Amino acid sequence: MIFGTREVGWLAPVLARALPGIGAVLALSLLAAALGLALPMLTKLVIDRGIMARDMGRLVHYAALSFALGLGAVALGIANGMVHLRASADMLADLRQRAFDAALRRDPARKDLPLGETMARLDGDSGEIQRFAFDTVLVAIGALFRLAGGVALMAWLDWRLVLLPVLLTPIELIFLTLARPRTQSLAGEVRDQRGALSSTLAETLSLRQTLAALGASQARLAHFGEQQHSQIAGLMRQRLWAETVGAVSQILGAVVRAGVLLVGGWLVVRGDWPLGTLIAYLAYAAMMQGPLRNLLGLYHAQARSKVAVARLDALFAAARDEEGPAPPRAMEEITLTRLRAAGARHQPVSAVLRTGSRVLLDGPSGIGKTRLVATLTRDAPVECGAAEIDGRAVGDFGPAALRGLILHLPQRPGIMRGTLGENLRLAAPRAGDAALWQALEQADLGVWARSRAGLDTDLAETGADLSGGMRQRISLARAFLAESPVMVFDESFSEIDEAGAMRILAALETRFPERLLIFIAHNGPVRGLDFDQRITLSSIAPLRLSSRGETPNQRENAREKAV
Ligand SMILES: Nc1ncnc2c1ncn2[C@@H]1O[C@H](COP(=O)(O)OP(=O)(O)OP(=O)(O)O)[C@@H](O)[C@H]1O
Repeated sequence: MIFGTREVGWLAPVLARALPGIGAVLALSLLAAALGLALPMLTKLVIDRGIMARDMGRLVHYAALSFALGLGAVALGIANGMVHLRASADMLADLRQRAFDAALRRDPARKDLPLGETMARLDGDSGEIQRFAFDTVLVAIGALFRLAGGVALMAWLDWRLVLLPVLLTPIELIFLTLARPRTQSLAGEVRDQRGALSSTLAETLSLRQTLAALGASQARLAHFGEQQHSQIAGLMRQRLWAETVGAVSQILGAVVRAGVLLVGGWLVVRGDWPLGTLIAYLAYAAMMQGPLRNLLGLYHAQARSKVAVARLDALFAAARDEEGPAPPRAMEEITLTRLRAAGARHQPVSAVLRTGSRVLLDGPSGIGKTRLVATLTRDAPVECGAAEIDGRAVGDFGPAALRGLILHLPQRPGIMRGTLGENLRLAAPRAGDAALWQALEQADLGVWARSRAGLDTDLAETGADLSGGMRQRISLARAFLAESPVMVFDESFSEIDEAGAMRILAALETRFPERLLIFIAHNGPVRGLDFDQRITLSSIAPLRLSSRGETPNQRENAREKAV
C-alpha cells in the first residue's frame, strides 16, 4: 500500500484530476524511451553494415536515419518537458488549494498549528507529494520501459551476458529494503526542521517591533542561526545517506560494465561478436544504469513522501465542515443555558438575549467572555451547557451560516495589505463606493480617508502603518457594512478616543435599532451605554486579575447576575 486509506480521501481526487496529464506525459516519455532505445541499434547497423562492410550507400542511409531519430528525440524531449511541467504544476496547485482550504477550516477544538509550520506543510510537503506521485512515478514507469526494452535488446544481441545484471538485482533490492527505514526517519527529521525554521521566521517577523522594543531581536536571530545549523547538519546526514544508497547501485553498475567489457571484448577477439554488437551492448549497459537507479530509488522516494503525506494529512484531518443549515435571519432570541466554553473559568451562565437589545458582557480579564461568544458561532467548543437560537441548538447550524448571523468583531482588528476599499469590502463584497463612504463616516473615518487617497488609500500588512484607534475604526466600519442581525463588539473601542467612540456608538444606535448588540469592554464610554442587560461572569476560582473598569457597583451586579 503506497498510502493509508485515510489519506486516500484527499489524495485520490487530486490524483484522479491529474490522471489525463499523467497519461499524456507517460505516452510522450514512452515514445522518447523507444527512440532512445533505437539509437544504439542504429549505431550498430552503421558500424557493422556500413563501416565494417564498406558499404557507403548503407552507411549514408543509416547515418541519416540516426540523425532523423536524434532530431525526433529532441522535439519529443521539448514537448515532453512542456506537457510535464504543465501537468505537474496543475497537480501541485490542486493539492495546495485543497490543503489551504483545509487549513482555513481548522477545527477550533484542535490545537493551533504555528503559522510557519502550516506554511511549510502547504508549500514544502505538497511539493514532496507532487514530486513523488507525479514525477517519480512517471520517471519510474519510463525507467521500467527503458529497462525492459534495453534488457530485451541486449538479450536479442546475446542472452548470456544479460544474466549478469539480472543476478545482481536481488542483491541491490535486499540492500535497499534494509536501508529504507533510515531514509524515512531522516526525511522526517529534515521536514520537521524545515517547519520549525518557517515557524521561527513567521513568528519573529510578525513580532518584529515587540522584539526590537524588548531588545530581543538579536537573540531571535541567534536562535534562527542555530536552527539553520541543525537543518544543514540534518540535510548533510540525509545527503550522505542518499549518496551511500546510490553508491551501492553505482558500484553494481560498474561491475556489470566491467563484466560486459571483459566478456564482450573476449567474444570480439574470438570472432563470435562483430565490433558493433559490443559497442551497442556497452551503450545499453550504460543506458540501463539511470533507469535502474530511478526504479530502485522509487522505493526510497516513497518512504520520503510518506513523511510528507503524514504531515499534510494532519492538516486535512484537523479541518471541519463549515457548511450546514442556516439559522433564521429574523431570529428572536439567543438562549444560553448553564453555558461555558472550553478553557473558560467562569461559573456556567444562563441568559436570554433578545433581538433589538443592548447587552454588556462583563467580567475580569481571561475569565472567558470572548470564548463564550465564540461558542455561538461554533468557533470555541462548549465545555458544558447549551446555546440555542430560537429554540434550536447552535450545533444544528453550520459555522459559516452562524457567522452570517452573528458578526463577532475580534479583539485584535485584522487589516490586510491592500487598499482601504478592499479591506472594507471583506465584509460586503458587493457594496458600492457610496455605502463604503457612509460606513467610513459612521466609523468616524471620513475626514481621515479624505485626507489620504480615499478608498484607494494603501494599507500595510496587519495595518502596521495605522494607529490602534484607526485599525479599530476600520474594523467598526466593516460592522456598519455587514448585514448581521447580531453583532459582538469585543473591546472594539478600547483604543479609540472618548469623543470618537461616543460618535460611533451613537451612529450604531441610530443605524441598528432592531439588532442585538453585545459589547465587551473593560472601560471607556461603552460602559456608559444604557444597557438592557448586563451579564457578569463570575469566576469559579479566585482571580488575581481584575478589570480596570470594575466598580463596587458592578461587583454587586456580578453577584446578582452570575448563575
Ligand atoms: N483557542 C483557545 N483554546 C483554549 N483555551 C483558550 C483559547 N483561547 C483562549 N483560551 C483560554 O480561555 C480563557 C478565556 O479567554 P477569553 O479570551 O475568552 O477571556 P476574556 O474574558 O475575553 O479575557 P479579556 O478580557 O482579557 O479579553 C483564557 O484562560 C484563555 O487562556
